[in-house]
Amino acid sequence: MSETAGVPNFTEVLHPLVQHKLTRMRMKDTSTASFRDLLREISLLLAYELLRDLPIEEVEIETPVATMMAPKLSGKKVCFVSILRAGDGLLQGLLDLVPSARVGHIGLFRDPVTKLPVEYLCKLPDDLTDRVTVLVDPMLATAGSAIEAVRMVKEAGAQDVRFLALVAAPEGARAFHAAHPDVPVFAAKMDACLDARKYIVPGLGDAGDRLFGTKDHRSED
Ligand SMILES: O=P(O)(O)OC[C@H]1O[C@H](OP(=O)(O)OP(=O)(O)O)[C@H](O)[C@@H]1O
Ligand SMILES: O=c1cc[nH]c(=O)[nH]1
Ligand SMILES: [Mg+2]
Repeated sequence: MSETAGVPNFTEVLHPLVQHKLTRMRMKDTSTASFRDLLREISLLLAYELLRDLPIEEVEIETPVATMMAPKLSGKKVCFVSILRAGDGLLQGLLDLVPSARVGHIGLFRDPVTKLPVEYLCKLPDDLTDRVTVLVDPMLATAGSAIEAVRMVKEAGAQDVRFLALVAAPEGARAFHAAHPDVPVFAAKMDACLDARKYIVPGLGDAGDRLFGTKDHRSED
């Protein structure tokens, strides 16, 4: 089992391309369009690591030259579950990698005062039991949203659950592991801490607002 900053089952994907793209996303002058493009690009690289252990089987194929036994993905199907809104920034890249995947959506927002997740949508495929279920949300801050989303997919029958994030806070990563020790987390970076508003430091601000351009973070103090 991997471990980062003392948190078991947490993997940082330290590839230079991932770290370079994350640095560009953190910069406050990065435009909404670039932020969106970078998140999509990074999702491919993170998912490549997260899905490294997908089972394969050998099948007989014919190339123009010879017959051979060649590897292909075996029966285990994948479901991506986006935690709205910001999870949608990771979703399209993942579907480019695994076009046959099913897709679920969980709508959660953090109450601005309590910082607790508030549910407004849950639409999941019927048959999660035999699927690899990958929850996606760029930000794991207090992990309240992630913990609740995993609870919801487990309640719907998911057994092989994984979590894909971009940036995590150590406080949130520890809380997540305490709640769901069986669920591996892959992220580009474990950051330093949370601030008084429960934002990740140094982080990148509010991922949903930056992805969709709903608030001009450059004017925030
Ligand atoms: O770990 P937590 O403390 O729960 O915080 C992380 C959550 O906050 C953000 O969503 P937000 O509530 O801003 O919703 P949005 O994606 O619609 O902007 C983020 O995308 C996570 O879902
Ligand atoms: O740093 C944070 C914390 C919660 N949600 C975000 O989008 N960013
Ligand atoms: Mg937000």
